Amino acid sequence: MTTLDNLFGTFLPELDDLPTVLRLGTRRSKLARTQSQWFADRLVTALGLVAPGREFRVELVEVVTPGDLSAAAGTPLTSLGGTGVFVSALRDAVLRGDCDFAVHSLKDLPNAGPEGLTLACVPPRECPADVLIGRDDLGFDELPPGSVIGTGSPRRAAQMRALRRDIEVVGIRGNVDTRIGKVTSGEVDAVVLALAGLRRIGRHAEATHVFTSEQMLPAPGQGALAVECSPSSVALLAALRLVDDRITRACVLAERALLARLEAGCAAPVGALATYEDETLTLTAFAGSIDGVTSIRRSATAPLGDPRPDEPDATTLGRALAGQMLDDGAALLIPVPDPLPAADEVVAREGDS
Ligand SMILES: NCc1[nH]cc(CCC(=O)O)c1CC(=O)O
Repeated sequence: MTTLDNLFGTFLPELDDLPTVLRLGTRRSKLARTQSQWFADRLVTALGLVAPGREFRVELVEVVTPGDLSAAAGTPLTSLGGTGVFVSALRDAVLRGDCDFAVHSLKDLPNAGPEGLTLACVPPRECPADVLIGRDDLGFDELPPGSVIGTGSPRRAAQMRALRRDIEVVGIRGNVDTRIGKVTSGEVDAVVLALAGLRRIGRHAEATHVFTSEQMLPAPGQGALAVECSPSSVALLAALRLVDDRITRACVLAERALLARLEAGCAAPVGALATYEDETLTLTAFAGSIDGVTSIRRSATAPLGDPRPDEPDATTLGRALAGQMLDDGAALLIPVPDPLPAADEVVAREGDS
């Protein structure tokens, strides 16, 4: 893990050209604002260590996306093309120069980035686990047979059904608060969410079960953030690089490389998690049918002594594991039609695949 203390005394001449006020584009949601502010604070701290004489500030610039507007109007997200709408509005704001950089939830980023933007920084990852929030403090194993669990994610549905065939999964959408509200209101018995998101908005204490990585593999990149800016902003790139965590970067590169290759070969929901220990990168992945009947889970490792930002070995590991899974039958995992009957409205993946 990168500790900011290591930066003390680092001399970066590129920073001479960095403007004192940096504009960070963010969506308006509580989660987006909190994670943008978290990153802004970390960046200012890092800059304070390497350029103590100057007082940098990060200003949050709110970007209203078509996705936010339609969510308020109740339009289903599916009709807008999924989470991509949130991401592209932010990206456009950076490309137009309305802001200097943007912070995204890495798991919501489509695999291919647009021309004119670069993945400048992957800060240290939050816990990537998924959690359950159950009614009456009930954990996943304590929910009675027939319990109804809400999630918009085929990945979460497939893995929960693989664990328990006696529960029902229904599609829900909305922001984190809305989804938790469906448990409080009794519409569903439980919902599943990313622990990282709950932590960021300070509601993690409401979790009644934390899924282990044996029970449920997260979405590739879950818990990590991605910071994008123009590759021509040399001073900004140097600044953002201060907060980059090379181990998180290597892990998410492996997970995303796997996803890219699997998505091309099979339409099944995918979970993946890479961890780094003893100079070894370990990648574990799941692909399964949404009814939980068929699934495939594989693991592979690669030595990775000194993961550098664009470490090709991580990508190679992800591609190789995906190839092995396709050879072992993942290509045959085709989702059943109309997998998640909606509790209240049209099912949307909301990006938490
Ligand atoms: N798709 C929505 C989304 N995008 C990022 C997070 C928070 C977790 C993260 O940063 O990975 C969430 C909420 C969720 O999945 O519960």
